[in-house]
Formats: sequence, structure tokens, C-alpha cells
Amino acid sequence: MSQVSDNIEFLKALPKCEHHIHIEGSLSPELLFQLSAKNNIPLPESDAAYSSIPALHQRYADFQSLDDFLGYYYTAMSTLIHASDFEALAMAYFTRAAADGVLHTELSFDPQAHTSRGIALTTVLTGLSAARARAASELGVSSVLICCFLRHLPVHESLVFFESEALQQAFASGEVVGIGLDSSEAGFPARGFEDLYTRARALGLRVTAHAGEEVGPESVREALDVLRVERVDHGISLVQDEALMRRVAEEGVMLSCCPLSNVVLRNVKSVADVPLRVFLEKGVRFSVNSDDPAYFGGYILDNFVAVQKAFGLSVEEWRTVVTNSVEGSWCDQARKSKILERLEMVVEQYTLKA
Ligand code: HPA
Ligand SMILES: [Zn+2]
Repeated sequence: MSQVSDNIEFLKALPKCEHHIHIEGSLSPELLFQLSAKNNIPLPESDAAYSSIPALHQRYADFQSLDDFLGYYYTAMSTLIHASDFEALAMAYFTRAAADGVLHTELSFDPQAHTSRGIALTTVLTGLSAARARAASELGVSSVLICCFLRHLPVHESLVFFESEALQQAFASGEVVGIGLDSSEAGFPARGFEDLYTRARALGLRVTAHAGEEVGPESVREALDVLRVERVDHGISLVQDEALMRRVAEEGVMLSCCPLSNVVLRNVKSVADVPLRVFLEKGVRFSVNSDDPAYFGGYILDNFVAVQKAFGLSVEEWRTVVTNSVEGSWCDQARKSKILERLEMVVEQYTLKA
């Protein structure tokens, strides 16, 4: 089997599908300061991290936990006001993703964090959809939207929001294809959201949820058994439960893993401790993603490179990872076939070179 070593050109050329990117998590300190000035939204003076862009970068490199990060994440997104802000945010992400070799991406967004401060869902969707249309025509990047519900909020708020006319319309039109569950995991078990997921599945929506990021494998089990998700976001604590790992492998559930995120949020000490090698050996499907790239020190290619440095995967192993990530995507079969064709070309080209 040919070795990739650190061949960045090969990693860059791999046709990527991204499944775990919070679009609000691509809001860089630079854009944050611009939006804060433009929209007249002051940043908290009581926190010295907001004194300058370099100070904020420095603070982002020192998160102590998921909740520590989430505080900055929600503060930053409060500067997003107009549809054009969401469009600019998403366009910056799409441009970077395209440069990293992304052909298809599935954007999570947190509408409750916007509607709760008076920004209408239609404002958010108008901006994101404009960027998606441009990404398709200008960059050749296809995309779908995943509406994430915030697990730290009361469950009934999720249900009320789910039933809102604007969201139901976005589901019916196909503008939003699925739902997810994010924010603090510890203390907010998935079982509270059973009803929400039952309703989503009844509408034919795709379903995923964050689980096993900061809580053990019982959180992954609950997402599978109670929410009946088809994918799991993160899912790394699955490695602690052999039987559950076997089940996930057998059922073909894909994990959307985010190695740099796991290190920055201190779920693991280093990328080498993210159990990707075990998952490969056990046949657990996973994709490699950026999560919140503006906060965690890297976009998708940085995550691919970090995985390569940690695990030294072969061309054949990358082929497996990318194939699984294409097959686990929520785009149509024609798009999948096109991306898989590209994968075969890259693999062949690289194998010939090596
Ligand atoms: O990594 C994450 N975990 C949970 N919630 C989130 N919301 C944005 N990013 C994350
Ligand atoms: Zn996430």
C-alpha cells in the first residue's frame, strides 16, 4: 500500500464532503470586529479578550472546555444582524472550503440563537441561501442546511420553534433538509428531545445530533436509541464501548469527527488520541470536519493534515475515509457519483506518482 506521508497536495486534492461545520463557528475575529462596528453592536468591555483582534485570537487558543468556547461563540454571533451579514459569513466559509477541496458541504446553523435576539429566521435563511446559490454557481460547491436545536434551552422552546410557520416552510421547500442538536452536552441528555426528533422523522427530515463529545458512550447510545439519528456528530467516546462500536459499524452510522476541535476543547490531549485508527480498524465510518474553524485553529484541510500527521494513513485508507464520507452525505446519488469519480481520479493519479 502506498504511503501518503505528509503529502499535502494529495490531501488537498481529495474531494471532500464536510458534514460538521457550524456556520456561525466560521465567524473570524476579523469579521467579528467589522460587524460589531458596522452594526453598532458593542463587544463586552468587561472581557479583555475583546480589546483587540490579536487578544481575541489568543483567548481562542486557550479554551478550557466546551462551555468556555460556547460563551464566545454566542457573543460573537450577536453581531450578525442583516441577511447580508449571514451571506458574507457563509461566502467566506464557502470560498475557503472550496480552496481546501470541498465539493459538498452540510452547514449547521443555530437559528434559536438568532430568533431569541430578534433576528427573524427568514433573515438568516435569505443570507445563507444567497451564499449557497453563489457557492454552487461560482465555486461548484453543493450544500445543504441543517437546523440545529440548542440543547441547553427548554425543550418546549424547540418544539414551538420547530412548529413555527417559517421553519415548516423551510422544511417543506427543501431549503433545510435536516435537524441537529448542539450546545452543552453534559447535563442536557438527548432523551428530552425525543418528541422533536419523532416529529422531524415524520416529516422525512434527515436527523443527526451531537453526542459523545464531552459525555461518554451512553450519550451516543441515547442519540441512536431515543432520537434514532442516522449520523452522530463527534461520537468519539464511542471507543469506550466495544459492543456499541460494533453496532455502529454494522448499522453504517457515520460519525462526523472534528479532531482539532477535540484537542482545543480538551476532550483529548492530542489528535493522536482521537480514536480514528480504532474506528478504521473496527469498520466505524467517519468523516473529518472542522466544526468551528474560526475558533479551533483550522479548516477542513488543516484537520486532514493533522490526521495524517497523527496516523500516517495510506492512500487506500484515505480512499475508504473519503468514500464513507461521500456515502454518508445528504446529497443526491448523482452528486455522490460525481464526487466518487473525482476520488478515483485523484487516487489513481497519486498511486501512479507514488
Ligand atoms: O462543538 C460543538 N459542540 C456542541 N455545540 C456546538 N455548537 C457549536 N459548536 C459546537
Ligand atoms: Zn459541532
